[in-house]
Amino acid sequence: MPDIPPLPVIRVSHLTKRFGAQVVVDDLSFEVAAGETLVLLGPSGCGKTTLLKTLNRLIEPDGGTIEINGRDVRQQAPEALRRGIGYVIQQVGLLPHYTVAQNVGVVPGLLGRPAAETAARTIELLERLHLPAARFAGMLPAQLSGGQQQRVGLARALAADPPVILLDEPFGALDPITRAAVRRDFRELDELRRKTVVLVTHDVTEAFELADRIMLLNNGKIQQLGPPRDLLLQPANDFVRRFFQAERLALQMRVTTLAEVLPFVEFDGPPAPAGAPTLPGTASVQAAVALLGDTGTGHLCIAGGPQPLTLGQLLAAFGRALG
Ligand SMILES: Nc1ncnc2c1ncn2[C@@H]1O[C@H](COP(=O)(O)OP(=O)(O)OP(=O)(O)O)[C@@H](O)[C@H]1O
Repeated sequence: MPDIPPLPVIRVSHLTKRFGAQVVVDDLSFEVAAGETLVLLGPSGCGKTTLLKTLNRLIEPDGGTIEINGRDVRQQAPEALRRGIGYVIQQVGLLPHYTVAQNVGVVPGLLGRPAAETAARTIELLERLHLPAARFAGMLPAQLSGGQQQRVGLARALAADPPVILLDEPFGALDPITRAAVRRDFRELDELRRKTVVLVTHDVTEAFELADRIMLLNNGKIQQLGPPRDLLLQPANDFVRRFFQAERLALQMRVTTLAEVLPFVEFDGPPAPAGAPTLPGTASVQAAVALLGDTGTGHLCIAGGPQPLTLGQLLAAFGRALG
């Protein structure tokens, strides 16, 4: 039976926003499918945040329509609309005099959810975001590190289990190591896979790591909209090509699978020790390089491959696969 494409949860049509004479969002039309993560990417000032804020009516557009779950957002009161959409921003915006648990419980409280249900959900979310409730639930935001505050911000956005989540540079204020850790926790949250997510970033690696599709914007216009691999390998124009140029090799490693490099591996040298970890052919070259660096095993197997290979053999094969 053919796959039935999921219905769009967000449908944007001819959206336009001007600030004075400047057209910041320029006649954009696109859809986001249920369960999809769409990343809005582009240079500073290209209109990413403005576009995101029109989706929950923090900014009112000058033209066009936005439907969420089939309803025009203008038919809903902004406050009611926002209670049904999770929203995470770089500055986190936790209420300073509320504890962590009270901050996470704000939206479920406004929605009239039973207190016991909210308390249980809060504990569950905090635990899953590596903030043990016994230690963190009673703390105030000022007592937390930036990474911990950002995790509370994510828990707060997820607390009422909204089907749509908007995130504006959610990891932007963090140092690179904390940023990678919070991003990993974010990626591994099961329930986010079921949600429709729109995320703003100007970090290319982040976009490739998280996106099902990337919308690359410039001057309020879509330059290309598609899976990360397509933007890298089939750029629609020179802007798209140039945008990824500086990080091309690292991005190629992310979009190239082990199955694609396997035919180019030259298995030679001494026999490999037993017990090397195995990765599926669908894993990326980048994942394999990270694993070889992490474990220090020196070798790994590609499922279906004849024998384990080294980092050197993998990189040489990757080079040959790129031609
Ligand atoms: N309230 C406002 N009044 C006037 N101009 C604005 C306003 N908000 C945004 N702009 C302008 O609109 C343009 C797009 O801003 P926006 O914040 O959407 O960009 P962005 O792509 O998110 O940028 P960044 O990555 O730097 O956050 C910028 O030129 C900005 O100066």
